Amino acid sequence: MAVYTEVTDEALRAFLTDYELGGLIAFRGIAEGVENSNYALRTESGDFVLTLYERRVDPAELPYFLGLMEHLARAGLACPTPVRGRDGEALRELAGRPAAICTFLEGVWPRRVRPEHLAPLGDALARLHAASGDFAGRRPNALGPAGWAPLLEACRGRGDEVQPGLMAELEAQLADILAGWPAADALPVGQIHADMFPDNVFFLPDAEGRPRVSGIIDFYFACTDLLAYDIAVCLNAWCFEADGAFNLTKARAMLATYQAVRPLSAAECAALPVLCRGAAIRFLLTRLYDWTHTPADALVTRKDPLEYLRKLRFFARVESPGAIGA
Ligand SMILES: Nc1ncnc2c1ncn2[C@@H]1O[C@H](COP(=O)(O)OP(=O)(O)O)[C@@H](O)[C@H]1O
Ligand SMILES: N[C@@H](CCOP(=O)(O)O)C(=O)O
Repeated sequence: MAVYTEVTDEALRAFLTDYELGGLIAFRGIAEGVENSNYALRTESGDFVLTLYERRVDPAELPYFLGLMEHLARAGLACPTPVRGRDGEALRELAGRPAAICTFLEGVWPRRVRPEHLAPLGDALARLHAASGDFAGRRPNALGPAGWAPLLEACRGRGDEVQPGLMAELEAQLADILAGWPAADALPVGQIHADMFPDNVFFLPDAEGRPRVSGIIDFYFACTDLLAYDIAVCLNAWCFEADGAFNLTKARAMLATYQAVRPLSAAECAALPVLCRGAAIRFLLTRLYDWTHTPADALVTRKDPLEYLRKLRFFARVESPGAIGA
Protein backbone atom coordinates (compact mmCIF):
# COMPACT_ATOMS: atom_id res chain seq x y z
CA MET A 1 0.00 0.00 0.00
CA ALA A 2 0.55 3.40 -0.64
CA VAL A 3 -2.39 4.71 -2.55
CA TYR A 4 -4.56 6.54 -0.05
CA THR A 5 -6.15 8.91 -2.55
CA GLU A 6 -7.65 7.42 -5.71
CA VAL A 7 -7.23 9.41 -8.91
CA THR A 8 -9.62 8.82 -11.80
CA ASP A 9 -8.51 8.62 -15.38
CA GLU A 10 -10.53 11.77 -16.22
CA ALA A 11 -9.09 13.76 -13.31
CA LEU A 12 -5.54 12.79 -14.28
CA ARG A 13 -6.05 13.66 -17.95
CA ALA A 14 -7.45 17.07 -16.93
CA PHE A 15 -4.53 17.57 -14.50
CA LEU A 16 -2.00 16.81 -17.24
CA THR A 17 -3.33 19.59 -19.46
CA ASP A 18 -1.50 21.99 -17.11
CA TYR A 19 1.82 20.38 -18.18
CA GLU A 20 3.71 20.00 -21.41
CA LEU A 21 4.08 16.25 -21.03
CA GLY A 22 1.88 15.15 -23.92
CA GLY A 23 -1.02 12.76 -23.57
CA LEU A 24 -1.40 10.06 -20.93
CA ILE A 25 -0.49 6.56 -22.10
CA ALA A 26 -0.82 4.59 -18.85
CA PHE A 27 -0.82 4.99 -15.08
CA ARG A 28 -0.88 2.69 -12.06
CA GLY A 29 -0.76 3.05 -8.31
CA ILE A 30 2.58 2.15 -6.67
CA ALA A 31 2.14 -0.27 -3.79
CA GLU A 32 5.41 0.58 -1.98
CA GLY A 33 5.88 3.48 0.42
CA VAL A 34 3.98 4.47 3.52
CA GLU A 35 3.56 8.23 3.67
CA ASN A 36 2.04 9.45 0.41
CA SER A 37 0.04 8.20 -2.57
CA ASN A 38 2.31 7.48 -5.55
CA TYR A 39 1.40 6.71 -9.16
CA ALA A 40 3.70 5.69 -12.00
CA LEU A 41 2.73 7.63 -15.16
CA ARG A 42 3.66 7.09 -18.76
CA THR A 43 2.97 10.04 -21.05
CA GLU A 44 4.05 10.84 -24.58
CA SER A 45 7.13 12.50 -23.00
CA GLY A 46 8.29 9.49 -20.94
CA ASP A 47 7.93 8.04 -17.44
CA PHE A 48 7.11 10.05 -14.31
CA VAL A 49 5.94 9.63 -10.72
CA LEU A 50 2.89 11.50 -9.49
CA THR A 51 2.79 12.03 -5.72
CA LEU A 52 -0.27 13.16 -3.77
CA TYR A 53 0.87 14.39 -0.38
CA GLU A 54 -1.07 12.87 2.48
CA ARG A 55 -1.85 14.01 6.00
CA ARG A 56 1.62 13.61 7.55
CA VAL A 57 3.21 16.10 5.15
CA ASP A 58 2.76 19.78 6.02
CA PRO A 59 1.90 21.55 2.71
CA ALA A 60 3.88 24.60 3.87
CA GLU A 61 7.03 22.46 3.77
CA LEU A 62 6.56 21.16 0.22
CA PRO A 63 8.40 24.07 -1.45
CA TYR A 64 11.48 23.17 0.64
CA PHE A 65 11.38 19.48 -0.39
CA LEU A 66 10.67 20.17 -4.06
CA GLY A 67 13.20 23.02 -4.16
CA LEU A 68 15.90 20.81 -2.63
CA MET A 69 15.25 18.00 -5.14
CA GLU A 70 15.37 20.45 -8.03
CA HIS A 71 18.60 21.97 -6.69
CA LEU A 72 20.28 18.57 -6.24
CA ALA A 73 19.14 17.26 -9.61
CA ARG A 74 20.53 20.39 -11.27
CA ALA A 75 23.84 19.76 -9.51
CA GLY A 76 23.94 16.30 -11.10
CA LEU A 77 22.68 14.15 -8.24
CA ALA A 78 20.49 11.22 -9.28
CA CYS A 79 17.32 12.40 -7.55
CA PRO A 80 13.81 13.08 -8.83
CA THR A 81 13.39 16.40 -10.65
CA PRO A 82 10.04 18.09 -10.00
CA VAL A 83 8.31 18.86 -13.28
CA ARG A 84 6.93 22.38 -13.60
CA GLY A 85 3.57 23.03 -15.21
CA ARG A 86 2.99 25.55 -18.01
CA ASP A 87 2.70 28.29 -15.37
CA GLY A 88 6.12 27.42 -13.90
CA GLU A 89 4.70 25.83 -10.75
CA ALA A 90 5.72 22.31 -9.68
CA LEU A 91 3.38 22.13 -6.68
CA ARG A 92 -0.27 21.81 -7.69
CA GLU A 93 -3.48 20.18 -6.43
CA LEU A 94 -5.21 16.97 -7.50
CA ALA A 95 -8.13 15.10 -5.93
CA GLY A 96 -8.11 17.59 -3.07
CA ARG A 97 -4.46 16.92 -2.16
CA PRO A 98 -1.27 18.86 -2.84
CA ALA A 99 0.40 17.04 -5.76
CA ALA A 100 3.56 17.08 -7.86
CA ILE A 101 5.02 15.15 -10.78
CA CYS A 102 8.69 14.15 -10.67
CA THR A 103 10.96 12.37 -13.13
CA PHE A 104 11.04 8.57 -12.85
CA LEU A 105 14.37 7.06 -11.78
CA GLU A 106 15.56 3.74 -13.12
CA GLY A 107 17.03 1.07 -10.87
CA VAL A 108 16.00 -1.10 -7.95
CA TRP A 109 16.59 -0.79 -4.23
CA PRO A 110 18.59 -3.63 -2.65
CA ARG A 111 16.39 -6.18 -0.90
CA ARG A 112 19.62 -7.64 0.50
CA VAL A 113 22.38 -5.13 1.19
CA ARG A 114 25.78 -6.43 0.08
CA PRO A 115 29.16 -4.91 1.02
CA GLU A 116 29.49 -3.64 -2.61
CA HIS A 117 26.52 -1.30 -2.08
CA LEU A 118 28.25 0.64 0.67
CA ALA A 119 31.02 2.36 -1.31
CA PRO A 120 28.61 3.89 -3.87
CA LEU A 121 26.25 4.79 -1.02
CA GLY A 122 28.96 6.73 0.88
CA ASP A 123 29.97 8.56 -2.26
CA ALA A 124 26.35 9.49 -3.10
CA LEU A 125 25.66 10.72 0.44
CA ALA A 126 28.75 12.93 0.47
CA ARG A 127 27.83 14.33 -2.96
CA LEU A 128 24.33 15.08 -1.71
CA HIS A 129 25.81 17.02 1.21
CA ALA A 130 28.30 18.85 -1.00
CA ALA A 131 25.68 19.74 -3.63
CA SER A 132 23.23 21.12 -1.07
CA GLY A 133 25.87 23.46 0.37
CA ASP A 134 24.56 26.42 -1.65
CA PHE A 135 20.86 25.62 -1.27
CA ALA A 136 19.11 28.57 0.39
CA GLY A 137 16.16 26.73 1.95
CA ARG A 138 16.07 25.78 5.62
CA ARG A 139 13.89 23.29 7.50
CA PRO A 140 14.38 22.39 11.16
CA ASN A 141 14.44 18.66 11.87
CA ALA A 142 11.01 17.95 13.38
CA LEU A 143 12.26 14.46 14.28
CA GLY A 144 15.51 15.71 15.83
CA PRO A 145 16.48 15.58 19.54
CA ALA A 146 13.78 18.07 20.61
CA GLY A 147 11.11 15.85 19.05
CA TRP A 148 12.10 12.60 20.77
CA ALA A 149 10.76 13.20 24.31
CA PRO A 150 7.27 14.19 23.02
CA LEU A 151 7.23 11.05 20.84
CA LEU A 152 8.21 8.92 23.82
CA GLU A 153 5.47 10.58 25.85
CA ALA A 154 2.91 9.85 23.10
CA CYS A 155 3.76 6.12 23.38
CA ARG A 156 3.33 6.03 27.16
CA GLY A 157 0.79 3.48 28.28
CA ARG A 158 1.26 1.32 25.15
CA GLY A 159 5.03 1.01 24.74
CA ASP A 160 5.46 -1.61 27.47
CA GLU A 161 2.93 -3.82 25.63
CA VAL A 162 5.50 -4.12 22.85
CA GLN A 163 8.16 -5.19 25.34
CA PRO A 164 7.93 -5.08 29.14
CA GLY A 165 10.22 -2.41 30.61
CA LEU A 166 10.69 -0.72 27.22
CA MET A 167 9.56 2.75 28.29
CA ALA A 168 11.94 2.92 31.28
CA GLU A 169 14.82 1.72 29.13
CA LEU A 170 14.07 4.32 26.45
CA GLU A 171 13.79 7.11 29.02
CA ALA A 172 17.23 6.26 30.38
CA GLN A 173 18.72 5.95 26.88
CA LEU A 174 17.18 9.24 25.79
CA ALA A 175 18.50 11.15 28.83
CA ASP A 176 21.97 9.78 28.11
CA ILE A 177 21.83 10.61 24.41
CA LEU A 178 20.59 14.16 25.00
CA ALA A 179 23.33 14.75 27.60
CA GLY A 180 26.00 13.80 25.04
CA TRP A 181 24.39 15.44 21.99
CA PRO A 182 26.70 17.91 20.18
CA ALA A 183 25.76 21.60 20.23
CA ALA A 184 24.13 22.85 17.01
CA ASP A 185 27.20 24.95 16.13
CA ALA A 186 29.81 22.32 17.08
CA LEU A 187 29.65 20.32 13.83
CA PRO A 188 29.03 21.12 10.15
CA VAL A 189 25.35 21.66 9.36
CA GLY A 190 23.60 21.47 5.99
CA GLN A 191 20.71 19.85 4.15
CA ILE A 192 20.41 16.17 5.03
CA HIS A 193 18.20 13.43 3.58
CA ALA A 194 17.50 12.03 7.06
CA ASP A 195 15.85 8.80 5.78
CA MET A 196 18.49 7.30 3.49
CA PHE A 197 17.34 3.72 3.97
CA PRO A 198 17.92 0.94 1.40
CA ASP A 199 14.35 1.34 0.08
CA ASN A 200 15.13 4.95 -0.82
CA VAL A 201 18.30 4.27 -2.85
CA PHE A 202 18.16 2.65 -6.30
CA PHE A 203 21.09 0.85 -7.92
CA LEU A 204 21.98 -0.34 -11.43
CA PRO A 205 25.06 -2.34 -12.42
CA ASP A 206 27.93 -0.40 -14.03
CA ALA A 207 29.92 -1.67 -17.04
CA GLU A 208 31.83 -4.08 -14.76
CA GLY A 209 28.66 -5.30 -13.08
CA ARG A 210 29.31 -3.41 -9.82
CA PRO A 211 26.36 -1.59 -8.27
CA ARG A 212 26.19 2.16 -8.83
CA VAL A 213 23.61 4.53 -7.34
CA SER A 214 21.02 5.35 -10.01
CA GLY A 215 18.54 7.19 -7.82
CA ILE A 216 17.88 8.62 -4.37
CA ILE A 217 14.21 9.16 -3.61
CA ASP A 218 11.88 10.20 -0.79
CA PHE A 219 13.18 13.56 0.37
CA TYR A 220 10.17 14.14 2.61
CA PHE A 221 12.14 13.91 5.86
CA ALA A 222 14.95 16.11 4.48
CA CYS A 223 15.92 18.94 6.79
CA THR A 224 18.71 21.23 7.94
CA ASP A 225 20.78 19.40 10.52
CA LEU A 226 24.21 17.96 11.36
CA LEU A 227 25.68 16.39 8.21
CA ALA A 228 27.22 13.58 10.24
CA TYR A 229 23.73 12.65 11.50
CA ASP A 230 22.92 11.47 7.95
CA ILE A 231 25.92 9.12 8.17
CA ALA A 232 24.59 7.87 11.50
CA VAL A 233 21.22 7.13 9.85
CA CYS A 234 23.02 5.09 7.16
CA LEU A 235 25.15 3.20 9.70
CA ASN A 236 21.88 2.15 11.35
CA ALA A 237 20.01 1.30 8.18
CA TRP A 238 22.74 -0.34 6.06
CA CYS A 239 25.34 -1.88 8.35
CA PHE A 240 23.50 -4.49 10.41
CA GLU A 241 23.02 -8.09 9.32
CA ALA A 242 19.77 -10.03 9.69
CA ASP A 243 21.15 -11.70 12.86
CA GLY A 244 21.68 -8.26 14.46
CA ALA A 245 25.48 -8.18 14.03
CA PHE A 246 27.09 -4.87 13.07
CA ASN A 247 29.12 -5.24 9.86
CA LEU A 248 32.28 -3.19 10.28
CA THR A 249 33.41 -3.89 6.71
CA LYS A 250 30.27 -2.24 5.36
CA ALA A 251 30.68 0.76 7.69
CA ARG A 252 34.31 1.26 6.70
CA ALA A 253 33.48 1.00 2.98
CA MET A 254 30.80 3.68 3.29
CA LEU A 255 32.91 6.01 5.42
CA ALA A 256 35.92 5.70 3.13
CA THR A 257 34.07 6.84 -0.01
CA TYR A 258 32.16 9.48 1.96
CA GLN A 259 35.41 10.91 3.27
CA ALA A 260 37.01 10.88 -0.18
CA VAL A 261 34.48 13.62 -1.04
CA ARG A 262 34.00 15.30 2.36
CA PRO A 263 36.52 14.36 5.06
CA LEU A 264 35.04 14.28 8.56
CA SER A 265 36.51 16.55 11.22
CA ALA A 266 37.89 15.02 14.42
CA ALA A 267 34.84 16.40 16.24
CA GLU A 268 32.46 14.68 13.79
CA CYS A 269 34.27 11.33 14.20
CA ALA A 270 34.14 11.67 17.97
CA ALA A 271 30.41 12.47 17.86
CA LEU A 272 29.49 9.57 15.56
CA PRO A 273 28.66 7.03 18.32
CA VAL A 274 26.15 9.36 20.01
CA LEU A 275 24.73 10.41 16.63
CA CYS A 276 24.18 6.71 15.87
CA ARG A 277 22.38 6.27 19.18
CA GLY A 278 20.25 9.30 18.32
CA ALA A 279 19.39 7.93 14.88
CA ALA A 280 18.52 4.56 16.40
CA ILE A 281 16.14 6.07 18.97
CA ARG A 282 14.59 8.34 16.32
CA PHE A 283 13.54 5.39 14.13
CA LEU A 284 12.66 3.29 17.15
CA LEU A 285 10.31 6.02 18.42
CA THR A 286 8.53 6.70 15.12
CA ARG A 287 8.11 2.96 14.58
CA LEU A 288 6.87 2.54 18.17
CA TYR A 289 4.43 5.42 17.69
CA ASP A 290 3.10 3.85 14.48
CA TRP A 291 3.00 0.40 16.12
CA THR A 292 0.93 1.66 19.04
CA HIS A 293 -1.28 4.08 17.09
CA THR A 294 -2.03 2.18 13.84
CA PRO A 295 -4.92 -0.30 13.91
CA ALA A 296 -3.58 -3.84 13.32
CA ASP A 297 -5.90 -4.23 10.29
CA ALA A 298 -4.77 -0.97 8.61
CA LEU A 299 -3.44 -1.39 5.07
CA VAL A 300 -0.06 0.13 5.98
CA THR A 301 2.70 -2.31 6.97
CA ARG A 302 3.99 -1.38 10.42
CA LYS A 303 7.75 -1.64 10.86
CA ASP A 304 9.30 -3.46 13.82
CA PRO A 305 10.39 -1.00 16.54
CA LEU A 306 12.45 -3.67 18.35
CA GLU A 307 14.87 -3.95 15.42
CA TYR A 308 15.97 -0.46 16.44
CA LEU A 309 16.10 -1.32 20.15
CA ARG A 310 18.79 -3.88 19.30
CA LYS A 311 20.68 -1.25 17.27
CA LEU A 312 20.29 1.31 20.04
CA ARG A 313 21.75 -1.11 22.57
CA PHE A 314 24.64 -1.88 20.24
CA PHE A 315 25.55 1.79 19.76
CA ALA A 316 25.20 2.45 23.51
CA ARG A 317 28.00 -0.08 24.06
CA VAL A 318 30.34 1.46 21.45
CA GLU A 319 33.37 2.89 23.22
CA SER A 320 35.21 4.54 20.34
CA PRO A 321 34.42 5.76 16.80
CA GLY A 322 36.84 3.15 15.43
CA ALA A 323 34.41 0.41 16.49
CA ILE A 324 31.90 1.71 13.96
CA GLY A 325 34.36 2.40 11.16
CA ALA A 326 35.27 6.08 11.75
N1 LIG B 1 11.18 9.26 -8.76
C1 LIG B 1 10.90 7.95 -8.66
N2 LIG B 1 11.30 7.09 -9.62
C2 LIG B 1 10.99 5.78 -9.57
N3 LIG B 1 10.22 5.23 -8.60
C3 LIG B 1 9.78 6.04 -7.60
C4 LIG B 1 10.11 7.43 -7.58
N4 LIG B 1 9.52 7.97 -6.47
C5 LIG B 1 8.90 6.96 -5.85
N5 LIG B 1 9.05 5.80 -6.52
C6 LIG B 1 8.46 4.50 -6.18
O1 LIG B 1 7.46 4.72 -5.21
C7 LIG B 1 7.74 3.98 -4.01
C8 LIG B 1 7.33 4.81 -2.80
O2 LIG B 1 8.02 6.05 -2.79
P1 LIG B 1 8.38 6.80 -1.44
O3 LIG B 1 8.86 8.16 -1.80
O4 LIG B 1 9.30 5.94 -0.62
O5 LIG B 1 6.95 6.86 -0.77
P2 LIG B 1 6.54 7.33 0.69
O6 LIG B 1 7.04 8.74 0.86
O7 LIG B 1 5.07 7.23 0.64
O8 LIG B 1 7.16 6.37 1.67
C9 LIG B 1 9.22 3.69 -4.08
O9 LIG B 1 9.58 2.51 -3.41
C10 LIG B 1 9.45 3.53 -5.58
O10 LIG B 1 9.07 2.23 -5.99
N1 LIG C 1 12.65 4.54 6.98
C1 LIG C 1 11.72 4.61 8.07
C2 LIG C 1 10.29 4.74 7.63
C3 LIG C 1 10.03 5.80 6.59
O1 LIG C 1 9.36 5.17 5.54
P1 LIG C 1 9.60 5.56 3.99
O2 LIG C 1 8.84 4.51 3.22
O3 LIG C 1 9.03 6.94 3.85
O4 LIG C 1 11.09 5.50 3.70
C4 LIG C 1 11.81 3.33 8.94
O5 LIG C 1 12.33 2.34 8.43
O6 LIG C 1 11.35 3.37 10.07
